[in-house]
Amino acid sequence: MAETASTPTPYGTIGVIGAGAWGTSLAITAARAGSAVRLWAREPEVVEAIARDHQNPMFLPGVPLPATITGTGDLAAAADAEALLVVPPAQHLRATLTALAKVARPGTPLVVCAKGIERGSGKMVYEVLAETAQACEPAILSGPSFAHDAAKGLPTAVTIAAHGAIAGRLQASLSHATFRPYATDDLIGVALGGAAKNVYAIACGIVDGMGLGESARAALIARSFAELTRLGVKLGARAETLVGLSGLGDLVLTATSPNSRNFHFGLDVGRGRTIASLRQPGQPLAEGVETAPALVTRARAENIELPIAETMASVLDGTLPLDQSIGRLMSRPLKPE
Ligand SMILES: NC(=O)C1=CN([C@@H]2O[C@H](COP(=O)(O)OP(=O)(O)OC[C@H]3O[C@@H](n4cnc5c(N)ncnc54)[C@H](O)[C@@H]3O)[C@@H](O)[C@H]2O)C=CC1
Ligand SMILES: O=C(CO)COP(=O)(O)O
Repeated sequence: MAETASTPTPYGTIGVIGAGAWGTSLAITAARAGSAVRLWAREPEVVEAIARDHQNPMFLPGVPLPATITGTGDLAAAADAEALLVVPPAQHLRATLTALAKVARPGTPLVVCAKGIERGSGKMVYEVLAETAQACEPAILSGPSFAHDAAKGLPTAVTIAAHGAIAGRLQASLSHATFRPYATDDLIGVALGGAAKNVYAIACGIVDGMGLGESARAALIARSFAELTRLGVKLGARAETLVGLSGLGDLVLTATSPNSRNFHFGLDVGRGRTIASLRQPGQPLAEGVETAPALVTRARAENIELPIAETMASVLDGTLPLDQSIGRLMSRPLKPE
């Protein structure tokens, strides 16, 4: 099919790197959109289950996988595709991209779908991409999207950030009747929104768990969005991205839903569970736990004050008792909105 301005050509084969809940759901999405999909899993039992039963019971139980998805444990085989969706936990992104860069063809779009900031360095996913995979094309997919919702075919909209014609081709490769990607070239805004909302979702879960009320939660969401916007503007994100799906949209979803693992983590903390018990191996992934200190590191480097994120980082590392955290936020000097 000839490519025109109105009908970008979809990528015919998509590799999905990481077969957790979101990687599997995105593989289903790409298959429904018409692509042949190679889904790479770290876990041999996941590769076996995909080959034997067309299922991923370990990470996305109860959802049949289309026959056009092939599971593989061979990274080079999965990377032999026209575009790659990269879906590890954010703290494993650098290692995953470093391995991928050795086997991906130069010029291949690498679409990071992880939501987080690198702990220690405070680097955002577009910076990790630039440092590890210079020969590939950077892209980011983010937005309000629970893996189970998209896999079940419930209406879902996300933002894809990429340069030039790539964003449109990725849109065409993933869109179908119930999955609607919007395009932008603002990688900074999309990366920041997806990462920061996890930190603020934990805070909102804590407020719910402590029984502080819906008014408090709404105030926290609004002030969290003010923080996200402050840092975003300093980093060079565009305002319309921050109020869009990958910013405000994902903040609203994640900071209000017990189906969010980050919100649920906060809910459990607010109800009195210890952070150590919630971080045992086998517990659900809550990206905001690692991203909270990383967000603070980055904001300090940019000379931006993020009181809610700083409070969360201190609660999560155990240096601020939970019962003092709300008082610390409420007793800050009064100031204009
Ligand atoms: N689950 C969801 O609804 C959504 C998740 N995301 C994001 O997608 C990313 C992946 O999350 P999920 O698929 O939910 O994860 P998951 O909790 O379902 O699965 C864990 C994933 O981590 C991988 N993993 C474990 N140890 C690893 C290591 N040492 N190196 C590399 N990978 C390792 C596993 O192979 C598996 O793919 C996260 O950044 C998350 O924020 C984004 C949107 C929706
Ligand atoms: O990113 C998500 C929804 O957009 C998933 O949120 P959790 O990781 O908190 O479950």
